[in-house]
Amino acid sequence: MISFANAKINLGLLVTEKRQDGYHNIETVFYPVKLYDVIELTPAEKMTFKSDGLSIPGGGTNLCEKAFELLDADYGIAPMTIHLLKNIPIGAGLGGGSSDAAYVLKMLNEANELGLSMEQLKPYAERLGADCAFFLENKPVFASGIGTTFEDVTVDLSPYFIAVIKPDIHISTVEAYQCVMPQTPVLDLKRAIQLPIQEWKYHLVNDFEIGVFERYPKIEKIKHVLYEKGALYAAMSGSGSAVFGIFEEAVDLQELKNLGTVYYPVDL
Ligand SMILES: C[C@](O)(CO)[C@H](O)COP(=O)(O)OP(=O)(O)OC[C@H]1O[C@@H](n2ccc(N)nc2=O)[C@H](O)[C@@H]1O
Ligand SMILES: Nc1ncnc2c1ncn2[C@@H]1O[C@H](COP(=O)(O)OP(=O)(O)OP(=O)(O)O)[C@@H](O)[C@H]1O
Repeated sequence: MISFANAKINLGLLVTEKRQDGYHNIETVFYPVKLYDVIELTPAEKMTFKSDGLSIPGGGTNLCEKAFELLDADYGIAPMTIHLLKNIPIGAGLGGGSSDAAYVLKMLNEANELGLSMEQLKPYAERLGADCAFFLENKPVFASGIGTTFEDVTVDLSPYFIAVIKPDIHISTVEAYQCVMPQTPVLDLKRAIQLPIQEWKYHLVNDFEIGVFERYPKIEKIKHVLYEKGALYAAMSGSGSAVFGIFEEAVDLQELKNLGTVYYPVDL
């Protein structure tokens, strides 16, 4: 069984409060983008994990394995080889690891005919990471709480062209949250997202940008260059370091490759 686990971008991101449990309450709009990892599951004698493509720093247990272990603990599922072809850049704020984990949960649910609904899979996803639950339904949503309480939102970027630039900078989510200053929102993101996209640049903010731009001016530069190239809206995704631009029409940004790897998320 093969699945394509996609990335996400955050359209606005407010860090509103530090919680007693160390996590932060946030408000954001998650939007799925067509940039993919590939995951293959094959029946095996015992659970094994292997990955190709981009190398994954950190060395700990991969989120794909953790997803298997969580379901196995409750359902005693059949062993599998999980083969990940890593393509979504890491430490980028694109949620690649969370997406992989969510897709493994969905694939194992199907392969083992567990019959679990997305609501029933959600607690497993939440244990794997705050971003993970979004990838179960994988549709644009307004998210609050630690990023796992969802409300429907109407945003459709399909008529537009999205480009993502990932500089050679790895930002750890933990560190990014340590550097952010939570603040009571001055912005009603749910309303702002309904404005015409041309107005987003005056209303949407990503609270991680201030601290990250201070530390890595190159990331701020990418945002400015995307506007110079005609983006209707450009922002850092999540805790960075990737920056996305939304354009009216297709643009060729290869001349920016000195700033980072350029991706054009598209249908496969
Ligand atoms: C920045 C975002 O990508 C925005 O979508 C997410 O909030 C990050 O979600 P994630 O990478 O799935 O995060 P997790 O793997 O759950 O948590 C990593 C670490 O980030 C911090 N963290 C994460 C989410 C959150 N709402 N508050 C936090 O303070 C915590 O220190 C946590 O230990
Ligand atoms: N399948 C996976 N893909 C990527 N990273 C993984 C995976 N499984 C475990 N990890 C660990 O997660 C770390 C990356 O997480 P981190 O939250 O910093 O970045 P990210 O991929 O940009 O995610 P996010 O968008 O949620 O911030 C890696 O360094 C690695 O140790």
